[in-house]
Amino acid sequence: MDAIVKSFAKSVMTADRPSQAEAEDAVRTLLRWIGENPDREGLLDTPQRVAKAYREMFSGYERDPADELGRTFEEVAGFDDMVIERDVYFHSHCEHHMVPIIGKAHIGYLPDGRVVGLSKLARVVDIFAQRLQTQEAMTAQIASTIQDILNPRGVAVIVEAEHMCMAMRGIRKQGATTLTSTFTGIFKDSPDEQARFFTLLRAGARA
Ligand SMILES: Nc1nc2c(ncn2[C@@H]2O[C@H](COP(=O)(O)OP(=O)(O)OP(=O)(O)O)[C@@H](O)[C@H]2O)c(=O)[nH]1
Ligand SMILES: [Zn+2]
Repeated sequence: MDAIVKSFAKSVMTADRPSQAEAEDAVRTLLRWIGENPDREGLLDTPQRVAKAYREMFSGYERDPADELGRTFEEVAGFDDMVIERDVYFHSHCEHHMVPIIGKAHIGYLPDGRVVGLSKLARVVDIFAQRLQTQEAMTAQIASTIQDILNPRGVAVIVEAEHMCMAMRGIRKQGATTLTSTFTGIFKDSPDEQARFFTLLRAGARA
């Protein structure tokens, strides 16, 4: 595993991580700051719920994507062609505003002697999605993790997402989607393989 992947691995939960009580206090502060009364009945349990929701939505910091790709299978029945996992839906949060990014990833790889359980590719997407992200970084992290851990002949990742920070606030453009792509190995070097990836993606596309 090279340095770039190590830096994406399980992030360090240091001893100075705030306690849940401190996190709940911070939520109370935000409630007061937006003009709410955190002591009114409907909001009494909200700080605790928000802390719990954050723990779940940002659980990607506590998980190492390398663990998910550790278990591989020898090629099945001589299959060594392209594998594509399409429409892997995810929810993430942008690192600029901490509001949702909603989208889907398409992942392709060309095995080199080993294949990975299909669910593991989706797990890698989720681990990175459950951190604060930019779409570009997330796309690159998914591709380089699969490339470095599984060591296939190449990886292709396309991410298509809507950023709520562009829809709910600011420029307020509903429905604008952002597309990002990254290619490694043979997908980067061979326009034919890259084209075949796009053709297969389209061929399987649902109406
Ligand atoms: N490149 C990139 N930009 C993003 C992503 N998510 C959000 N942004 C953008 O990050 C930028 C932050 O710009 P700033 O000017 O610092 O913040 P802001 O005043 O809130 O910007 P506005 O959204 O334009 O109101 C905005 O243009 C967002 O659209 C992402 O995944 N990738
Ligand atoms: Zn944003």
